Amino acid sequence: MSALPPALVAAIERIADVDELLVALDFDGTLAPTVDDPASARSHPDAMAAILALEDLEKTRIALVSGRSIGNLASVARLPDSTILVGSHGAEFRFGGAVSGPELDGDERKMLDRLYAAVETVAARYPGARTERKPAGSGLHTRMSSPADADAARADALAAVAALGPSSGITERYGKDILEFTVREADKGTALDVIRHRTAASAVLFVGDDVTDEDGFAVLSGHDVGVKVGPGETAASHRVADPQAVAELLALLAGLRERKAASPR
Ligand SMILES: O=P(O)(O)OC[C@H]1O[C@H](O[C@H]2O[C@H](CO)[C@@H](O)[C@H](O)[C@H]2O)[C@H](O)[C@@H](O)[C@@H]1O
Repeated sequence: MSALPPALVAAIERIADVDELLVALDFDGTLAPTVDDPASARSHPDAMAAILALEDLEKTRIALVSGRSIGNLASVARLPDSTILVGSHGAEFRFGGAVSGPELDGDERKMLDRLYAAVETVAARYPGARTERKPAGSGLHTRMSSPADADAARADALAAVAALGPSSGITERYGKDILEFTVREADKGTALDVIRHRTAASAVLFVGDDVTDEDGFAVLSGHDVGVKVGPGETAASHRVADPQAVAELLALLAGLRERKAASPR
């Protein structure tokens, strides 16, 4: 029996029938179960199989929309060049294998170097804290820190970044056990608009688990379907429990879309 809510199954049946479909998926916590080491995250095998089946279909495009850099995302997601990748929350894109963004100017590059140094200096002070360099920013991971150390590391990092000056242009965003800083602001909502336009999608299915995915849910409308993974407030119309349920949802969609391709009206 399906673990998917009946209203979601009905929404998937409807969206499977649109002409040009864009399936936009967050990676960590959505396709890939959360793990302590970001480099070892992998898509649920059933989700991977469904994505590859969808990739084979005409009028169906798959996009991963992630906070990871494109290079990092490509190495963990291991999908074909035909898969659209959005990295750094929308500061980078990969279409047809060609990567664009973030194309920083000289001042931004200098500030990025200062940002890397500031966040890495802070991380070195706290057990379990680690950093992730991105093309336009730096992430402070605290999953492996005690709650007290995580709180202190975040406060310390916010102060260190504030000390880079009010005109640094740096903004921050929170995710699951990560505080990120960037010299080039981007968000998944703007990114979804870009790929919707680029693929001439009739409708978008967007699935995500984190607060950063709410920007994506906020731009959905019309025949689009938004699915939140796990607990927490959301603007999405549907919810599933975990990446296992996401895999089931994608398998359902792939089967319906294959049937539509085999017997077009
Ligand atoms: O937008 P996403 O694809 O969900 O990326 C968000 C962040 O994901 C990664 O960190 C998160 O997942 C790790 C692996 O499960 C976990 O260890 C970490 O605690 C999470 O924050 C990635 O490393 C970040 O760069 C992304 O921004």
